[in-house]
Amino acid sequence: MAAFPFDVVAFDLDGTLADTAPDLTAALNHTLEQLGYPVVPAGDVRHMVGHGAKALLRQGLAAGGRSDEALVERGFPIFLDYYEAHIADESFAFPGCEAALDELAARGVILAICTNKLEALAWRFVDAIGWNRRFPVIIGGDTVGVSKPDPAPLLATIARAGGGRAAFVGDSITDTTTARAAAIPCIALSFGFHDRPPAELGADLLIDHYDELIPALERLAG
Ligand SMILES: O=C(O)COP(=O)(O)O
Ligand SMILES: [Mg+2]
Repeated sequence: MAAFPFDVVAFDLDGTLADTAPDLTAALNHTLEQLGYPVVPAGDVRHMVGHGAKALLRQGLAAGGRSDEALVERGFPIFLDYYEAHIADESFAFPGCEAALDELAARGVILAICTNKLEALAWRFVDAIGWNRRFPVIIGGDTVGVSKPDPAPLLATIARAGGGRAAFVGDSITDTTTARAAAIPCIALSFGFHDRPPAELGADLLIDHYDELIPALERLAG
């Protein structure tokens, strides 16, 4: 088989590798209930993910008409405790994702994760979903001191994965902005968590299913 055109493929986590909205929604709503504020429908939470847990909490409170940083600080440990204990109760890999990861690994590609989740939570997630052998490198929102859309976490992910030719796969404007700033080619998924129409994400290519990932990477390199 011909050598694959990328040495490293880095992935965003929430809304890209897995649909984590059910467990994020449960953790957010548990926190809002504990604080005495209205819960948020799961469909709304999908558009709030991608900027880290505090941003999710901030948006969850804002949906109920509150914007108060002291409440975010009070809610943060409640959210983390609950989420850590229920991190993959209902989350699931997007259809075709594991087969695409298997194929990339079989073709010698190093797989890595660059997420705005706290790094420890990202490791816990991959462990809980049975992926700890798939990803030798995970960079979280707290790993390098700045989070996406700063290019530094993505560049660090690629460097720790051994460098070489790299591509990034993500679902949000945060991811496409990060990739552009890092000058790394980027594929976006039309089925992830978005706060705008996928065609407006500005990715180099947009795919509708994981079956399209490997041909898209080949095209991107072409
Ligand atoms: O918002 C988060 O906690 C992380 O989201 P991401 O994996 O899409 O970067
Ligand atoms: Mg995402």
